[in-house]
Amino acid sequence: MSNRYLIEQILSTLATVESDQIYADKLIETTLRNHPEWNGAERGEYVTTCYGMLSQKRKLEAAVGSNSLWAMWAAFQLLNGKALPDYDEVEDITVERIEANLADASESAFLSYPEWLHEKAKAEYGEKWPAIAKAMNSRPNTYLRCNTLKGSAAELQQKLELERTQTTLEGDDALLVDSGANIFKTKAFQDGWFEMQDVGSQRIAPLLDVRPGLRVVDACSGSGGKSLHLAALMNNKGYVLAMDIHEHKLQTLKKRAKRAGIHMIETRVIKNSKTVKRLKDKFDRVLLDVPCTGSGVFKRNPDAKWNLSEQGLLELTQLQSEILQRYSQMCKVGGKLVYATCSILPEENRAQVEAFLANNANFKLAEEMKLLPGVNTEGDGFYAAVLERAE
Ligand SMILES: C[S@@+](CC[C@H](N)C(=O)[O-])C[C@H]1O[C@@H](n2cnc3c(N)ncnc32)[C@H](O)[C@@H]1O
Repeated sequence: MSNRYLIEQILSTLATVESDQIYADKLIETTLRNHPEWNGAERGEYVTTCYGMLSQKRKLEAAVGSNSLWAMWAAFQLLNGKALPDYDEVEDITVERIEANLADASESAFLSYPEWLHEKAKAEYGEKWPAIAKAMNSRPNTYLRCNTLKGSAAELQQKLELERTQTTLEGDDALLVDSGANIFKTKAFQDGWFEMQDVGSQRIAPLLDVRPGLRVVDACSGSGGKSLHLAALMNNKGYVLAMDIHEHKLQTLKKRAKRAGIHMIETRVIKNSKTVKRLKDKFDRVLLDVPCTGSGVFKRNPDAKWNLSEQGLLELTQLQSEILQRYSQMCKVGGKLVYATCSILPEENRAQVEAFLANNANFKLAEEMKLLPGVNTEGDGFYAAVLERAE
């Protein structure tokens, strides 16, 4: 296969993501599946260049002064210290030209974020913002969460090593994948020993301070990343109700729970406001892992930062405050509620919690966790607030 064909596939993927508003990760996955003949290096180059160019889109446009994908690809190569092939499409792209253009670029273009998002984040994080912005433009690590119902992270590490997957222990239950083939094809995965989960995401469930026997609701459970973790922390004893508005996500959750050997999670689709109202005062712990902009996980979904708008942010914050107000009713007196997002924007985090506390004197803020890429985590950005319900 010629190198030119690989480049054309990269550019075609980027053009389709832009024109058809398709999620990049899905299209990248499909393209890889359609090219089983690509070797490891080719697959790596395809994935790294697609994600890298998506993430650096605004910077690359500034570097070449246009949105020509060939020119942007050439700039991406040069900025990464690679030589350009002798193709007509890239003949006028030089390091000197790129450097001159970037010297005149605005800070938001240089960091490669939409202007409004850059201004918002800069106002919140000041001098720390460039480090956060750069960290969120890098490729994410792969982390696993050991299913402690099966055994310890050290045991899992040994099992994976036998399957030629090298990992590093990161805290109690997390493993960083250093190298190896497709982890989902390992026997350890099929036997339910782990789930793929960012190291920051793994810090949310422990904030609920659960123990065996409690009644817990994960009210925006999606396909259950955190429900499964809660069940493991409860040693599979007690009750976890996983709810979402999307049935297909709950179906995936059921399959994951089965693989993990978990039998205390019940799933329930939220059909209307009554589904939640009926559960008033019923739970010792409530997790609200609300829908959000995903501004903490741009490493994984770099296309999301270009699709996000101020209007979209406003709509999400309205939904978040409604969920927090209505779903908090499920928390018993003396119980705990965790409000969490994978966002770094204060409107979705601290501001939501402050507004809620101002209207709900029976809840108190017990703890806050803020994970900022490039500042205090190698993983994604997360926010969580632990609220306690008093009389
Ligand atoms: C951040 S995701 C949850 C991720 C999940 N907790 C995990 O760890 O894998 C937010 C979820 O909220 C769901 N959602 C959106 N609107 C909702 C609503 N009004 N009530 C409950 N869930 C909702 C979405 O379908 C999505 O699965």
